[in-house]
Amino acid sequence: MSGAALAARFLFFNFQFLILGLTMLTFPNAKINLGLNITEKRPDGYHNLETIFYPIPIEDALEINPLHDGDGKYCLHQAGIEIAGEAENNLVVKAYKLLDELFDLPPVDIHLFKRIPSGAGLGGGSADAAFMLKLLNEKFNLGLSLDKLEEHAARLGADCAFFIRNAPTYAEGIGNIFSPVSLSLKGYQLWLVKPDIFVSTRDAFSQIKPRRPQRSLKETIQLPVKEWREYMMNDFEESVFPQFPAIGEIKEEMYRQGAVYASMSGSGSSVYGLFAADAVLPDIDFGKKAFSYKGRLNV
Ligand SMILES: C[C@](O)(CO)[C@H](O)COP(=O)(O)OP(=O)(O)OC[C@H]1O[C@@H](n2ccc(N)nc2=O)[C@H](O)[C@@H]1O
Ligand SMILES: Nc1ncnc2c1ncn2[C@@H]1O[C@H](COP(=O)(O)OP(=O)(O)OP(=O)(O)O)[C@@H](O)[C@H]1O
Repeated sequence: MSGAALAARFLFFNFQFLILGLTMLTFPNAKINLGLNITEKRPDGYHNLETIFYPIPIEDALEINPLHDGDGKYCLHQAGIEIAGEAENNLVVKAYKLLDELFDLPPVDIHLFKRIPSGAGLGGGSADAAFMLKLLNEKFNLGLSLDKLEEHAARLGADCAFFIRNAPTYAEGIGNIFSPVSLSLKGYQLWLVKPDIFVSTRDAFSQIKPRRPQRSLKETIQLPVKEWREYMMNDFEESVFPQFPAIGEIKEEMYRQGAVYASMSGSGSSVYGLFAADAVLPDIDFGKKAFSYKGRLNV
């Protein structure tokens, strides 16, 4: 069965339950990084950075139902893109366990349909974890505030807390200290390509020589989008592109096709281009196993 057909069946199944009020369904979305400056290495081995997280409409689907069979506390069913590893290492399960320790939650049956590619710099796992926290908070009336949810999310991954509010955000620290940014790219077309290359975030950080940019990203982001190309960098590109030239070539292709701005997202391997609302985006083959998305930004 094709991915689209599977997704349709999955969603139809859930829609029936949604109407009956028996289930809760949510759509964790990915993010891109607009600019990414790695500013210093910390004594704990992590890096301080500054970036702007921007939500994009590439989505997983995540639902929870009451679990009646067996005596476990959770059961995870997965469909769509495969994720390596055991269920207990899945971030949605980690999110459930985190709140279960605090609230002794009822057992849940979890369905996760993955569309967001992993190892892409799109924060797909972090999004699932954050949306799971929000879903459990709502379904079981836990009364957690957004600040508290962010605090819990930060324990699950560096950029997980962003997905609680899920709005354009300037992030500093290890990617966990937030301030809102006044920025809307609504109407721009987004073309995102993730080649069949897995970049380890840990390895990517280990190859970086941290430095402070001449001007803060907070200022750069206020420039017109067509000027970003000259002033806004993703520091990971300098080490990732020489190691994986195919990733850098995708960025060049985006500019050849008329992107107003193009960049790698996070530590890669996905690359996105922002295009004018009326631009015509061609079909380009980036390899059989490449993931490609074309759509419009809606925030
Ligand atoms: C690069 C970004 O995608 C930018 O959005 C994120 O900062 C990465 O966030 P993430 O994938 O959630 O990262 P984590 O899973 O928490 O960390 C993976 C590894 O990256 C390194 N790491 C991560 C974040 C950070 N600020 N400094 C680091 O040095 C650490 O070695 C860590 O063990
Ligand atoms: N629900 C989940 N979805 C995706 N990956 C998960 C999930 N739970 C655990 N993982 C693990 O997390 C790893 C990172 O996945 P993720 O989708 O967050 O990609 P990423 O591109 O590294 O994101 P980031 O932007 O945070 O760097 C995967 O290799 C996978 O083993």
